[in-house]
Amino acid sequence: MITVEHLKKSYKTTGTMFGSAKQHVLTDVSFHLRHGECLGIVGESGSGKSTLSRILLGLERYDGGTILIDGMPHNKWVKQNKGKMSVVFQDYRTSVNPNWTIEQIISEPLNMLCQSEGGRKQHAAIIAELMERIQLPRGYLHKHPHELSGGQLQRICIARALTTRPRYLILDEAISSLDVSVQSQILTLLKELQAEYSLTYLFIAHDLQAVTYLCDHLAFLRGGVIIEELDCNHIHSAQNEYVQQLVGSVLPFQSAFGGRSTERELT
Ligand SMILES: Nc1ncnc2c1ncn2[C@@H]1O[C@H](COP(=O)(O)OP(=O)(O)OP(=O)(O)O)[C@@H](O)[C@H]1O
Repeated sequence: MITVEHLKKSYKTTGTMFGSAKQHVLTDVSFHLRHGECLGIVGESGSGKSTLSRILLGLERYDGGTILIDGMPHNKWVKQNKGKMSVVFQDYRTSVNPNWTIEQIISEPLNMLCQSEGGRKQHAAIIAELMERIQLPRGYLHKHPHELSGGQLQRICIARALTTRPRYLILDEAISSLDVSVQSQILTLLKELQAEYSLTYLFIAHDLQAVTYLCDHLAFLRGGVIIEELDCNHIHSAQNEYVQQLVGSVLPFQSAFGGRSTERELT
């Protein structure tokens, strides 16, 4: 379980004639993510979603508040649980080394954790299993990223994130750069993988329709705070005006992903 309470994060902005100023990106962010659930963090561009994911991954410091993971202080958990929290980014092309083979790309997190001869044999078995799971032929391991479509490469990034058997997977706009039909396939895959590997997801996105398909709960981030949390089965019960507008903008459409349809929500 991840518990975030009163999280604060600001960045120094470039100096002005009166000295440097601070941009307060996260001013008071609190939420819980229970084991096996999927929490969607929804917010407009620049609201601090990626900042939040970098903080959780231990890539960025925070200024105040507390984060507990499985009851342990965040920094201690990160140090003691290498590979147990993974991330899939939006930019699948830039998040892989274009000169590496798919095999090198996918095995990178495992090689960082273990380089022994016995370990390498285990790595090969894990990679073979994951290639099967993401439905790409093993022959693809010898290809390079430019030989794969966007959807295929994002599948590789998902498999790479799962090689270390994480407990938590952060999906940072992970489907946003894909065509809608490919988004749908990846969402279905993510749903299957979540059940199969008992994963807990934090799904960061601005697309409410995709979020409601995958998530159990939603947290809306705006102005540095979580302005509302909702159960995905009851998104039309939103109280906040901004959230009501967002929800209203997707209500007239049938879900593009065949998931929770807005029709069902209204009946
Ligand atoms: N390393 C940094 N140094 C200074 N400012 C930063 C840094 N990282 C992010 N910011 C600023 O913090 C704000 C939030 O950025 P962040 O990338 O977290 O937003 P986001 O909600 O993920 O946006 P998007 O949906 O467009 O990716 C932005 O104004 C950004 O310019």
